[in-house]
Amino acid sequence: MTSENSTLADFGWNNFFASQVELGETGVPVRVMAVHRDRLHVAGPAIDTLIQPFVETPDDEEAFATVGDWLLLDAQTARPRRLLRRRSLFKRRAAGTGRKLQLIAANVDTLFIVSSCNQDFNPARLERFLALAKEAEVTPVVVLTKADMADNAGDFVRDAGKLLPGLLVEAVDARDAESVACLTPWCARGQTVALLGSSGVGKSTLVNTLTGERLETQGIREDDAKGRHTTTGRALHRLPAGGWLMDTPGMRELQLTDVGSGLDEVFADVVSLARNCRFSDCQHETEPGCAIQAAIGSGEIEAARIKRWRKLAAEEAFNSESLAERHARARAFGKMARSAMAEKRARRGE
Ligand SMILES: Nc1nc2c(ncn2[C@@H]2O[C@H](COP(=O)(O)OP(=O)(O)OP(=O)(O)O)[C@@H](O)[C@H]2O)c(=O)[nH]1
Ligand SMILES: [Zn+2]
Repeated sequence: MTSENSTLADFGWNNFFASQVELGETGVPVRVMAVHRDRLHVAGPAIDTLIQPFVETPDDEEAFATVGDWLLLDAQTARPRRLLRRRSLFKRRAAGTGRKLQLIAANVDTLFIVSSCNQDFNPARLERFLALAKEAEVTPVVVLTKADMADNAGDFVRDAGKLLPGLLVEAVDARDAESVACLTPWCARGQTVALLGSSGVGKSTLVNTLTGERLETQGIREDDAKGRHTTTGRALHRLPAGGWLMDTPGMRELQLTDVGSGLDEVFADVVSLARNCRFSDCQHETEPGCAIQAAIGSGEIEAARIKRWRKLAAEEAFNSESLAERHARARAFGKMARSAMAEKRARRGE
């Protein structure tokens, strides 16, 4: 989109970014539309081009420009000068691979967490996605599809709403533009949205209805180092309501890793209860003075919610552990098992 009439605000620019530009600082703000292997696709009101990748400080894993980022370009050379501070960031560490950080998407405003008004609806899964949104500092909105096929869509909306105080929930028929119109406030001018949800819930259907087109056809061609052509799509898609839809493979594959503080936010009620347990290492099972067991007993909190919290917290701890840490733990376990075997043999007089 390089129409002369577009403004920075059309690309998502606002006071948060404007306030980072020093008085008298020259530089052309551009937004990163896509990251290719050795090029960044950037765009702004009067520019739409490929530039060299940008790294501010190579040893800072978060200093690489990613999709959605704002860069200031040198007006003469069009080289990136500075990466502006992000409003939100989705990132992940590929589990067990030396903990290398991958930046997935920056400056997303709203995350549509998609589930359906049917057996796909699963509080534990929604809580997992909510933790991801909180960790990235993005506002979550739960979108429940297939409302047209359920006669109790209201029950699903109510149950989803209970997962987090103030959580916004919308039930839609993802195929119907009129029904999906309730999502327009988050798709308006300057807004950037992303979608997450399990397979078959209607993400593609929703994307097609929101954009009014089929996205697969928007690929662009890029020369790679060997002179061959690879087809790579842009990750930010313009929405008719004026906003942007962030659609990258990385976004679609996001898993629960490094969301420790996000989980604490989603389960703030549980975390604050646990502070009142008598023992700081309370496992909330049979210990005396366990505030969580007391709250379950008094009906203040659902036992099922505690069960989901423990499971997610354990999973997060496992996923966030590096390969080296995992090996160290396995070695320690092996050592313990071997010495136990040796002891056993000694007792038997072998
Ligand atoms: N009746 C009805 N059908 C829907 C709705 N949303 C999606 N569907 C149908 O559900 C099926 C799956 O939808 P998709 O959009 O492919 O789901 P997805 O989440 O993109 O799935 P993956 O590509 O596997 O991640 C399709 O046949 C859709 O037409 C809805 O709100 N109402
Ligand atoms: Zn306890």
